[in-house]
Amino acid sequence: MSQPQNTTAEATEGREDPILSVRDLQTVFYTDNETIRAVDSISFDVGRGETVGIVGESGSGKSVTARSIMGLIESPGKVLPGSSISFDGQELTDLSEKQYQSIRGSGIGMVFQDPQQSLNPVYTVGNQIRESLAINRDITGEKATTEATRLLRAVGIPDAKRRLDEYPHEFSGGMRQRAVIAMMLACDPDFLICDEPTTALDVTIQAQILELLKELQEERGLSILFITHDMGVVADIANRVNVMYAGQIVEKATVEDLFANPQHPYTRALLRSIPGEHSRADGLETIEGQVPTPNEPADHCRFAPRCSKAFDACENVPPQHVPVGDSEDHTASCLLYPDDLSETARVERHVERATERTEEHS
Ligand SMILES: Nc1ncnc2c1ncn2[C@@H]1O[C@H](COP(=O)(O)OP(=O)(O)OP(=O)(O)O)[C@@H](O)[C@H]1O
Ligand code: NI
Repeated sequence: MSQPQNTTAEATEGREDPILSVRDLQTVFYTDNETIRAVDSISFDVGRGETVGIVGESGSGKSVTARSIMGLIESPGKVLPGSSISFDGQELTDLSEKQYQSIRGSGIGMVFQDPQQSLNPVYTVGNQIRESLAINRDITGEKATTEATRLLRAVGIPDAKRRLDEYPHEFSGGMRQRAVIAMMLACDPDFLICDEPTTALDVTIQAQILELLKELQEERGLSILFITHDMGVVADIANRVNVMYAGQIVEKATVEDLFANPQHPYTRALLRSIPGEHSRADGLETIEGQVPTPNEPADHCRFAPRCSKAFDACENVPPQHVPVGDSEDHTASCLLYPDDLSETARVERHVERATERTEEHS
């Protein structure tokens, strides 16, 4: 598949007509004493048939991003006005709950870390898949049973016909996650959001599920947004990656560029913390400190307190995405870039961009 080369890299990230386009998404939670800016003005695209990763430590806003796209943010949370989520050309942020249900039924499927969230313990796996087929694709009776068997086979569940009559608790963890994926496929979605779908599974099963997702993607032309805290997993499955920190995307790149040429100090630290052959107990280098709760406006770099490269301006200038590395699609929001400029010129560049953005939005 060849796509026309795009010159406005920032606007479309080199992908014409993306299936999902998120612009300036802001999702906040109003608690008694603070406003948590869980997702603080992020923008990214998912092209048709590609897998885009979101990676970051716990609390960085990955799941809130997924839930915002799915229309699943509930009070005290809110997707703020000015946010845009466009799916297949349709703006989702102003849909009613009823309209959203039909998108969740057939357009976008979601696979969570915990398959229990998607499976009902009191119905057999077969009945749940058949119900999904009836609701979303109007397939019933004998036909539904045949299709459900086919779907279980498609996700690699052996002895599929017999297993239709089993309950979720009779499935192992890996098989249960496969069953959830089969249930999602029953809706025949174009787009799948996977939020840490393999985190609870052991490494071998995890690899099998990733393999399955890749196969399904190829066969069905699925587009996938894949969320994980695991750099190794993202390297395995994603075409492009967005690195998230404290509600913001700090670096975006193709998977090749991100691993060969990481630029943001946070990305570099994350990559250093990938466990090697040595066990976690002796080998894992972690980043000092933890992700701060983003409860203040982003008028500074949220990573600065943990960053060995931070300088004075990092405390009072909001970093903006600027081109880094050698390829068009690679950007980072860090005052160290563009690195061919002097420190003063770099800071000025970021201040200017921040001002432009505020003006665009007022
Ligand atoms: N219902 C809620 N009420 C208040 N704060 C929330 C709520 N849901 C999420 N948050 C906050 O939003 C921020 C982002 O949370 P999120 O669950 O998106 O992180 P994550 O990147 O998915 O982390 P993990 O890897 O642990 O799943 C966190 O500070 C979290 O405490
Ligand atoms: Ni999460």
